[in-house]
Amino acid sequence: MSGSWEHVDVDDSNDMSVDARDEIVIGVLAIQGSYREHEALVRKCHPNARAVEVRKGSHLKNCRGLIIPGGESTTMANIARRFGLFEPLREFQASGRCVWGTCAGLIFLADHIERGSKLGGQELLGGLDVGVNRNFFGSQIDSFECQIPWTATTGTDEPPFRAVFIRAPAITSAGPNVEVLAKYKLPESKKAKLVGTSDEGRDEVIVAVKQGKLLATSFHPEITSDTRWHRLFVDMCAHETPYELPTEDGEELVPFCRPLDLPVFDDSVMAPVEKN
Ligand SMILES: NC(=O)CC[C@H](N)C(=O)O
Repeated sequence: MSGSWEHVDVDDSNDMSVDARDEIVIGVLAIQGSYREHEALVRKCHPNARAVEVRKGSHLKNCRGLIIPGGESTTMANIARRFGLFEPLREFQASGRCVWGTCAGLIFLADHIERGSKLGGQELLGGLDVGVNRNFFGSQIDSFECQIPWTATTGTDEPPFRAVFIRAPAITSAGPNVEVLAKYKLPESKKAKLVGTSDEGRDEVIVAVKQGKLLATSFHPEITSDTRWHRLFVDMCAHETPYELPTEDGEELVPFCRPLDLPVFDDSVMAPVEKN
């Protein structure tokens, strides 16, 4: 491992200064995976943004948007089923709130898995008109990072962003209403591995998309110090009105979450591995 740490400093003195009406409450599905890192970045990316951890349907109550983190999509689906979360998550999505899936979260949001689905299938939230290849980039040891041009928003010359791929999926097909925000050009070594598969001949894959209120990325912006993806999502959510659960389940519960000020790498996460 190499790289330097950048500590995310949080100034507690103005914790109460944001009027509750101006708060942009972002739920982070907190049952598995890198949810704490997302919480820290939500807090860092926008002065009015606050993250709450979502483990029950009632925790969605005042959220304007929801982040589904990276982790392991079948595990996440199993826990979500046991916690009775699928129905409230579907209601949340159907209410027109914004949802962002990163990595396993992207798989969870996809309408179908084209390759790599768990034997017997795995439950998906769906909604995003894409097909994904679940472990397109290989296993854990094939994880890597690279620079990708920033095209998600237009404007002045934006620097590229650092994309960290950890046992990552790729989007291998996308419907007509899906806006492609980032693509990854495949190196020759990867193209060679695709020979004989249905992906043979591919030069690139899609790694970030937007479809209406849905955002999805194959990589992990939450472990970098670049807040642009979080800012993009919070800006999407800012225009939404707070969500109210359609039925009252007796709980007045929006958990206060004090996100850990996690250190994030500001440079290179992984040194190039010397292969013999
Ligand atoms: N970093 C990740 O979220 C990996 C996702 C993993 N490929 C899965 O199927 O769940």
